[in-house]
This record gives sequence, structure tokens and C-alpha cells, in this order.
Amino acid sequence: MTASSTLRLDAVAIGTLTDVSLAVPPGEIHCLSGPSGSGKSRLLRAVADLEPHVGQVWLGELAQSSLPAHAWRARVMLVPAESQWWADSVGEHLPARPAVEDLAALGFDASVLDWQVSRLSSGEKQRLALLRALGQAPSALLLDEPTANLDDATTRRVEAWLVERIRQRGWPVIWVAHDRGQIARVANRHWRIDGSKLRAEEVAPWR
Ligand SMILES: Nc1ncnc2c1ncn2[C@@H]1O[C@H](COP(=O)(O)OP(=O)(O)OP(=O)(O)O)[C@@H](O)[C@H]1O
Repeated sequence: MTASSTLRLDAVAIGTLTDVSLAVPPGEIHCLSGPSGSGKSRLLRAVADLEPHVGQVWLGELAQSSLPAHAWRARVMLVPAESQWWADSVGEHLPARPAVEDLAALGFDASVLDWQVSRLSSGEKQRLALLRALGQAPSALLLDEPTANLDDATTRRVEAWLVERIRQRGWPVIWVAHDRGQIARVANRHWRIDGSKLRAEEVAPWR
């Protein structure tokens, strides 16, 4: 099954950001960068309908304002930098048993489902939060620094897994990233926050 809707921001304003308009076609990754505190996470929260904002967000023909917030968030799924865990074991948080190849790609085997959340490292939490989100059949993804807690080798592996799944499923994705190398590897487009505006940057000027 492929999600085939464009995610579109139409004159969105939140915090110091104004007039943010962009369109992410199905299967594309648009990276968002900017200084600390410039509003990257807040913009993702606005797109996920977690914070009041000006302007409209569209998923295909579906307007954010036409749905209850929880229904919108199930489609336009935010994976925050700090994941939330509420039950004791990892398996209780996953909507369905993950495929062995997905677990392996993220460095786990099926025994991780029985692990206690309290023993998870921050990098393990981050990888499992991605697995949980992708297992919930979203239509679009908002990734807030999805590899921030990972070493270089694990970052490359998780990136490759994410990019493959995103292309396969046709999800439009906004991906907050700081690392220019990562942006060059994954992005179709790169937007940088410059004051109150988003500026288009070249993805990889040296490529
Ligand atoms: N609910 C809120 N109300 C008012 N201001 C907020 C709210 N949430 C965050 N802020 C402020 O908005 C600014 C942008 O925060 P945000 O978390 O989006 O930054 P960021 O670009 O993601 O930064 P970082 O790279 O450090 O994670 C910060 O100055 C923050 O203190």
C-alpha cells in the first residue's frame, strides 16, 4: 500500500516563524535545519496539530482543520526527539509484531519486545520510537532529529532503513537535521530557518 498524498503547508505561522509555505510530494524527504531555538520543533508540532498556529496544513485534499486533532495526528505522525513510553515492556508499545528484518535493520532481534522500557538507552529508545511510528500506518511523517542519539555507524544504518521505507510507502516526510552530511544523503530538498522565514538551500552543493 502506498500513501500518495502531498503534505502542504500554506502560510503557516507559529512563534517567530511566519508565512511558511511548502509542499512535500509523496516519497520525498524535505530536511529542515536552523539554529537552536529557531523554531524547528515548534513548526513540526504545528504541522502535527499539537500547537495552535496560523495558516493551513493539507494532506492531499484533507485539511488539518477538518479533522479532530487525534485523527490528524494518526495520519501526520510526529516522532519527537524525546519519545514517550507509558507501559513496562517494549512490546506493549508496538501496534503489531514488527517484521524480523525491520528489527534487524535497527540492531535488534525479537527478544527486544520483552525488554523493560526502564533499561533502554536513549539510542535504543530513539530507534524503537521510529519502529513504533512506522508500524502505525501513517500517511506522512515528521521526524525531529531521528538519529540525534546514535553513533555514526548506527546513524547510517537507521537512515538507510528510513529512506527505504519512506520511498517504498510513499510517505511525504519533514526531517529535522543538523548534519549537512546527513542532509546530503537523505534530502530531496533542504529548508533552512533564517530569522522568521524558511530559505531553500542546495541539498549538496559539492555533489
Ligand atoms: N509552547 C511554547 N510557547 C512559547 N514559546 C515556546 C513554546 N515552545 C517552545 N517555545 C520557544 O520557541 C523557540 C523555538 O523552540 P523549538 O523547540 O522549536 O526550537 P528548535 O529550533 O527545535 O531548537 P533545538 O535545535 O534546540 O531543538 C524557543 O525559543 C522555545 O523556547
